[in-house]
Amino acid sequence: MFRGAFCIFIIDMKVLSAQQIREADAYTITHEPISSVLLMERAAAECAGWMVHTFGEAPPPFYVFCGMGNNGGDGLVIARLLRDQGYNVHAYMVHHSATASPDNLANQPYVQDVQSIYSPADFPLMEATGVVVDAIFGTGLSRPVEGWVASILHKINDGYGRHTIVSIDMPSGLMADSVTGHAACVHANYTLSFQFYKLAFLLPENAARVGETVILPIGLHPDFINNVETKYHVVDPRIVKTIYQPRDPFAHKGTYGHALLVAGSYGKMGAAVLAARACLRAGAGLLTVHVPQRGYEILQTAVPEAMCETEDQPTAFSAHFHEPFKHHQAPGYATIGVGPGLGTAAATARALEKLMELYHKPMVLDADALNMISEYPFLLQKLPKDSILTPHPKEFERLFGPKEDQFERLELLSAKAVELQVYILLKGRFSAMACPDGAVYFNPTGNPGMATAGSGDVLTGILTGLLSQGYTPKAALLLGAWLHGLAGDLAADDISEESLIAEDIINYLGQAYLELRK
Ligand SMILES: NC(=O)C1=CN([C@@H]2O[C@H](COP(=O)(O)OP(=O)(O)OC[C@H]3O[C@@H](n4cnc5c(N)ncnc54)[C@H](OP(=O)(O)O)[C@@H]3O)[C@@H](O)[C@H]2O)[C@@H](O)CC1
Ligand SMILES: [K+]
Repeated sequence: MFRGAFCIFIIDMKVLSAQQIREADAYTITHEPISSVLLMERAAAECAGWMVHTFGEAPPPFYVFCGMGNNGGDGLVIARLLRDQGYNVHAYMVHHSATASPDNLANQPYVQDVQSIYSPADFPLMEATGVVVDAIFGTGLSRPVEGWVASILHKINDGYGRHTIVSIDMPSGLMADSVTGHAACVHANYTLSFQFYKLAFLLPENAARVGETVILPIGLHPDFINNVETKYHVVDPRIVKTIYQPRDPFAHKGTYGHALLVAGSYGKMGAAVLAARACLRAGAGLLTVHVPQRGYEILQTAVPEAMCETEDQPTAFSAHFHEPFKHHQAPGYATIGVGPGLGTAAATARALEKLMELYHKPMVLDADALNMISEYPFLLQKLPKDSILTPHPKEFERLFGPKEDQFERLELLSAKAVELQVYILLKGRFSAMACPDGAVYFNPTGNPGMATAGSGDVLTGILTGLLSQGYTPKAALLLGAWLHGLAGDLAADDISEESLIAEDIINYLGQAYLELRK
């Protein structure tokens, strides 16, 4: 079902730091109890099993590069397990440090013919069809990799495209919780990571290093996992299935709210149409769309299910408050989505200000609504509590200022959600959704085909439709982002990422809902 970077067997929603993962490791060893060397055996067996499952039919030669810590220990056990099953395995020890960890040492006697690497000259020739297993560094990486060891990582990368590169737990060289920058780092095709996502995997700058991530369960102790506190989470199918509320058999259209969308301007009516269709497909009971007069026929023809209000202006919304949009009626709507294709005229910004003064329930603000707020920052203080803002990275930067580094940007995202008491969805491959309590959730669904015009308008429509039905803002946000990505994944499965257009996301929304019932 999942496409792109994430293949999920079982996951824990929490994203832990390298330090917390070490604590989980130690807690499990003490409380299961299990010896650390057996925990390593369990982790390596999961990796070896995945490799047999993935490559077993036409067995390639495996080239296993081990470091001297426990990541290297995993590599030694993987080499032994694959050999035991009859595979052609070449094992190497990269001597980056003077001493090996105890569990690494404990495994060395059980793997014969390990070739030592002390310099780039020792790097082996490898068959093009080979699988390179990168077990040099994991969560114990404490500083950028430099010198001849960096050259080894570069040499592994030189084979990218010829070999399949599988990194164990982390691509070697990647820092789990801080900036890797331009330091040497393996670029993996697959990263087999233990039990938890690492924050670094979820940042766009690391996508090419991490490749496709496979989270393997290794039985870390559930008590630790349940009690450990973390700010970062990844949304998973269990949580969205809990949020999803099947329809009441006695429902009528009033049960699911009357939403208002304020969208569209001359030349941008498509944004209004997409948002409106998505809002209805997401399940809003009734929808009114406020558009400019010249967009009336377009909207009524393209979305006959919606009611339409018009404004005698080139933008949907102006400070002239032309009939029939009556600001004083705004509070009657279950929710309001503002922004797609709206334009940023000063009169429109004044109308937005007035709307925010009159409307106190959570709204959805996207695109030009956010651009107007960036232009008139005092509007930030007028946001109704618990509203949802959905900026892409450029809009985020215009709203809250630039940040060089993605970790700092995440911190800023969380801090702004707390300060303004709103939800902020920062769009990306793994959209990051910050809540008013500071927690940040990453959405794993979606694919590169969704980087297409109108995709954001569809998201605005979905979120407005879910709020309209009575989902809480947090529920609407997590469920909406999931459904949006999943609909895109289902569409791409049928028609390819390249051909996917925003309309397709709407058309597959129904199938995405059906997936939640499975
Ligand atoms: N969590 C779990 O539940 C489980 C975890 N497991 C596995 O343990 C892994 C973590 O193991 P780990 O702590 O031994 O660290 P690891 O990544 O092998 O690196 C440490 C070595 O690297 C060295 N070193 C560091 N930076 C360096 C640099 N820049 N350049 C050069 N050297 C550098 C450092 O030596 P130093 O020179 O700093 O003294 C040390 O020798 C984890 O990723 C997972 O694979 C599983 O086995 C079982 C369950
Ligand atoms: K590794």
